[in-house]
Order: sequence, then structure tokens, then C-alpha cells
Amino acid sequence: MAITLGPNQYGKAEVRLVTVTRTGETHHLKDLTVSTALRGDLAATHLTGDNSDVVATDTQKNTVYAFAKQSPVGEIEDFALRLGRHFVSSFRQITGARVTIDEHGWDRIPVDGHPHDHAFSRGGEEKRTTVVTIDGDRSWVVSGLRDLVVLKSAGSEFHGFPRDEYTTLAETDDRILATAVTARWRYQGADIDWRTSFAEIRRILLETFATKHSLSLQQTLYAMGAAVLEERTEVAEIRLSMPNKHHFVVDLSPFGLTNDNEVFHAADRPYGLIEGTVLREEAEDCGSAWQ
Ligand SMILES: O=c1[nH]c(=O)c2[nH]c(=O)[nH]c2[nH]1
Repeated sequence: MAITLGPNQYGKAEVRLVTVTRTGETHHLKDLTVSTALRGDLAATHLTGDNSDVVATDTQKNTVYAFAKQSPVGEIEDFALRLGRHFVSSFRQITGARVTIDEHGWDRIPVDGHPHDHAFSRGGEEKRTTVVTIDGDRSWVVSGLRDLVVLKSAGSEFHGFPRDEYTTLAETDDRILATAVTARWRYQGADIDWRTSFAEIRRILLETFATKHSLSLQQTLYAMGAAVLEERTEVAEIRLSMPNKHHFVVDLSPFGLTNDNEVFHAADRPYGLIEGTVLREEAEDCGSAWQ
């Protein structure tokens, strides 16, 4: 039986990078988790341990920190593109790179009604994300967000599903709908105002969740993705992953009490996991953007 080396990549995972930029007395924070992964002709190290083509993961980490000093980090997509292109253009054997960045938010602490110059509080669990893939002289940008937790206490129904001997779920025309949105969207074209695009897509996702009357989380997912594609021409495709954070109406009848959708048990597991892609029918080749 012949054995051979299959696809491989290697890099430094989860480099924690915080930068402080000063404008006078005012400090600006960037708090990122950066992962780099390089691809190319790396057979020698795998097959014989010859490391002459291995750009050490320690070097990759150092490059992240040095680049953060040499010019402003800016938008995570630009920083990831700079890093990825550097590795591919600097080393003959490196033909591709994948740079993944999560951005953690910080809010200024209000003091006497004014945002403080250099004191911050963590802006919740939500993260802005990007994955940049470089393959030779081609590049793809897949950006997104994670852990955007949302809930609506009206405007959600779930009924009409098939019943068999294992079905116990009651039909409902009034339930809580809650989820933690993970969204990733693939950009088409270049010259994108990453910051505005992110803010607009996030707004569209939230507004659609709020306003779309829901007959299933699946319907809500599709509506959210379709609304992004309708409004944002720079997006070719969007993938959504939305856990159904079930809120069960507590049976208060043992206590002689009624429960008119007022008291819920917020279950954490198991949860329904609703996932889907919404794309343009004429979507062009996306190369290795997702793999
Ligand atoms: O919006 C929903 N979609 C489902 O597929 C499902 N299944 C379930 O038990 N509850 C729900 N809710």
C-alpha cells in the first residue's frame, strides 16, 4: 500500500495582539487574535525532517508583532492581507497563506458622562472576524461576526411540522426566538471599505432578525442572508450558523398558577442548530476561500 502526504498547512495559532495608538491624550485599542497558516511545498519536513523550507511558526508570530509596529493595524482585512501577501512573496516555497483574525471589542468607560481617554470595558462576547486566503497572486476575503446574541419575545411561531410516535413538541404561534449568530460572508471585488461594509451587514442582520415575522429559524436565517445580498453588492455569498436557544414555558400549574408566556426556562443544551448558505445564483468561482 503506497502512502503519501496529503494537503497540509502549518502556522502559529491564536497570537494575542493588543496595540495602543495615541492621538494626544486619547488612546485607541486594537485587540486581536491572529492565526497564520502557510501552504506550499513542505514535503521535505514531513517526509525526512529536513526543515530548510520551514518558516518557523515562531517567525510567523514575530512577523505579526513587527507588522503591528511598522504601520497601523487598521481594519483586520487589510492587516490579514498584508501578512498573507508578505509570507507568499517572501519565501519561494510558500505558495499560499491563510490568515485568520478575530477582533475583540472594547468600549470606553464613561466617567462623569464622558468617554475616558484610556480606560475601557470589554464590549461583550461578540467578535468581528476575517479569514484571508492567498493562493499565489489570488486572494479571497471571508469576513464575519460570531456570538451576536439576539432574542425576540414576539413575532415567532413554529407549527405545521410532521408528527410521529416520537414527537412531543407542541405547536406554537407565540414563542421566544433566540440565537447566537455566526455569520461569514465572502467578498467579491476589491477596494472595499471594510469598516462600513461590516457595520452595514451587521445592521441588516439585526434589523431583519427583529422585523421578519418568523415561522421557523430556518426562514429567519434565509431572510437575514437574502437581505444582506440584496443591499450589499460587495457580498457574493453568506453562511449563517444559528443555534436555536430554546426558551421553554415553565409549567406553573402544580402551584395553581397560569403561565401566559411570561416565565421561561432558558435551556443551554441540547439546542437546535440551524445552518445555511445564501448566495447569488451567478456566484463566481470562490477558489479556496472556504477551505
Ligand atoms: O425554528 C425551528 N426550526 C426547527 O427545525 C425546529 N425544531 C424544533 O424542535 N424547534 C424548531 N424551531
